[in-house]
Amino acid sequence: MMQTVTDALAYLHAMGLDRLDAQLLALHVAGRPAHDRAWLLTHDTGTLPAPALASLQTLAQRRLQGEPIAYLTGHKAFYGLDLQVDARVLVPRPDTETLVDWALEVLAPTPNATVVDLGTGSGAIALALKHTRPALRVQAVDYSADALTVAQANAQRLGLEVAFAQGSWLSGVTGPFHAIVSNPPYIREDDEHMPALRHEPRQALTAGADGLDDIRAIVDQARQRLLPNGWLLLEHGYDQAPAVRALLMAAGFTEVQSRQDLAGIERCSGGNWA
Ligand SMILES: C[S@@+](CC[C@H](N)C(=O)[O-])C[C@H]1O[C@@H](n2cnc3c(N)ncnc32)[C@H](O)[C@@H]1O
Repeated sequence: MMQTVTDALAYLHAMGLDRLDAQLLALHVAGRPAHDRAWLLTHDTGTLPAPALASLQTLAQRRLQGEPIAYLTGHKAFYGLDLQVDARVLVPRPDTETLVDWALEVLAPTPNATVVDLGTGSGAIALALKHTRPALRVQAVDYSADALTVAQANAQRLGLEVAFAQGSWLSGVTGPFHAIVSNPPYIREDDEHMPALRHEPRQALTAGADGLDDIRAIVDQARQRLLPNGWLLLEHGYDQAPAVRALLMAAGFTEVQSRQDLAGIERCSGGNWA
């Protein structure tokens, strides 16, 4: 019978959970933040109340069935922000921080620049931009009302002013913008990784037979909404950089280039609208 924090961690490990997941779930049921792993060491002989133990068992089973840990704890750290997430939105990925870095770089010459995040999901990109550069005028669009509810709640909780709009890509906003940034759906419909992503919203993930349907739509629309010298920056799949660069060049963008993610793979491409 597990009762102490140490017992609970051993039990989760025996169930097949990896060490980090077990620690994150134990912290969650103990009401501690995810970064407070020292608490597990200093309270190793402390007992967990029966309701916490019951909830830990349920969460561990859901984790073993493949649910993202962020949906189970309700939190995901992104660009230094604690975002609340659930199954209505994609779990923000660390690789997307590369896109935020790049956007901050191109926006640096204009402190109060206007920028829009297309397909904002949890609000991750828009909120990271506003948090890092409070003078930026940040808008964010999603066509999912559910996602916008999550994003707006994150903005409110974090005290960050972002103008949210519901619509398909640029149809919901006017602009013009100094930068348009997006981490759109880009997975091929028949991609072999889709079963592993089954807990996340399908409309956040897939984009037609080659995964480029949404990127094509955004590239096409962005041309009418960028200010002279404005930037369009897009996240895409690990093997899509040449195709996305070709789309940008064919649409008339200049300075077309790609950036690598944390694993050294080209995962963002963008261009300037001269
Ligand atoms: C890959 S998720 C990215 C979420 C978030 N930006 C992030 O990086 O974690 C793509 C998002 O695009 C939204 N989306 C899909 N099609 C859209 C469309 N036509 N117009 C606006 N948003 C759309 C989805 O609802 C989803 O929230």
